Amino acid sequence: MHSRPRDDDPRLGDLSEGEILRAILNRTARGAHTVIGPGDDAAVIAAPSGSVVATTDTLVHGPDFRMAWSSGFDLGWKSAAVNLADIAAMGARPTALLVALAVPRDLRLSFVESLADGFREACAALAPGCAVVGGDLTVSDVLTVAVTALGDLEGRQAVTRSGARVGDVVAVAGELGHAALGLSVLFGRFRDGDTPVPIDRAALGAGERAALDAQLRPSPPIGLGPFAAIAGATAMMDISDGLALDARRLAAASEVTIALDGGALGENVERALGGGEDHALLATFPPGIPPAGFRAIGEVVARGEDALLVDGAPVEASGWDPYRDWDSASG
Ligand SMILES: Nc1ncnc2c1ncn2[C@@H]1O[C@H](COP(=O)(O)OP(=O)(O)O)[C@@H](O)[C@H]1O
Ligand SMILES: Cc1ncc(C[n+]2csc(CCOP(=O)(O)OP(=O)(O)O)c2C)c(N)n1
Ligand SMILES: [Mg+2]
Repeated sequence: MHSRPRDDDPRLGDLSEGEILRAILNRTARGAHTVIGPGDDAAVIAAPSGSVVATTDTLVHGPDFRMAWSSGFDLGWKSAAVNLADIAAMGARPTALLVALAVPRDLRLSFVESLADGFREACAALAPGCAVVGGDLTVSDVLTVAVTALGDLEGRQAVTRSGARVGDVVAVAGELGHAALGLSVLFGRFRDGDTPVPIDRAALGAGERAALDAQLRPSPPIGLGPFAAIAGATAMMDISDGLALDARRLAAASEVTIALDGGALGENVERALGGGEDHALLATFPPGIPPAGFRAIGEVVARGEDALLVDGAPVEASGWDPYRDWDSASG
């Protein structure tokens, strides 16, 4: 995002906690729902509708991102986006983020500053009014960003995973498989042996660059979460681990089968089904044309032997499982 001479960019180990915190807070905007922001023992957030939607997601160096591939800004943006998506998926409007950082002492201050910029800009772009209201700072050899997001239902009922009814239309808002394509570009093109190396964007085509952006700096359709709730969504979730896996979770929670139309899943059906991290919104609506921003991809049918069908046939439960899929030896 911004650069300055290395001498003027101290490592965190050369600074005090107070100095690092000041640098972060200088770059943090005040949210529309913030009653008391950072600086005291805890923040106070307005909860106009009397209940608070709360979620947390952690990004760990290794299984979730690599320093060679993600700038501080990217990491801040993505950490915000994946949490905002979980709030949106309940039909709520994000109001506040709490950010716990465990950072190595040799990290540059500019990285943490860019991280704070990424959080601020992701909130401004994806969830206006939402802001970082507090957090924590500690030292660790493994860079870790643990985020808690809060949201407001604005007087509505939450849209859960369990409300899909037989006959509902299954719809999606946002991308399917782009972030996974980006990840395959990273692992396929930007490693030296097993070691991640910096990205050379000039070596990529426009499609690959867009896929990289989808992976490193995703823009889930946060505003469409509350919009879907208003439009009568019966069930909703964000797709973090791949459509096949997450649609199965929604089907199981609703005790139905989801029957997808392969022709509605784009050119690469396998990637659309297996690719995680786009944080598209998967929702069901009463029969008819889904609301603006959503496209129909299937139908809810009575619970059968398989929770998920694509063109009438069962499919492999592809998708991301960190315990199964992360190999610490492969970058
Ligand atoms: N360590 C934990 N303690 C309590 N609940 C957890 C824990 N980890 C996950 N959960 C809950 O399990 C559910 C599924 O988690 P997760 O797969 O992380 O959700 P998502 O994919 O939407 O981020 C969520 O409701 C989450 O709050
Ligand atoms: C360096 C790196 N390796 C692997 C991945 C792949 N990856 C990490 S998290 C994830 C999916 C979602 O992660 P999870 O922790 O299950 O999030 P949640 O479902 O809780 O939202 C994927 C596909 C990645 N993004 N970056
Ligand atoms: Mg989710």
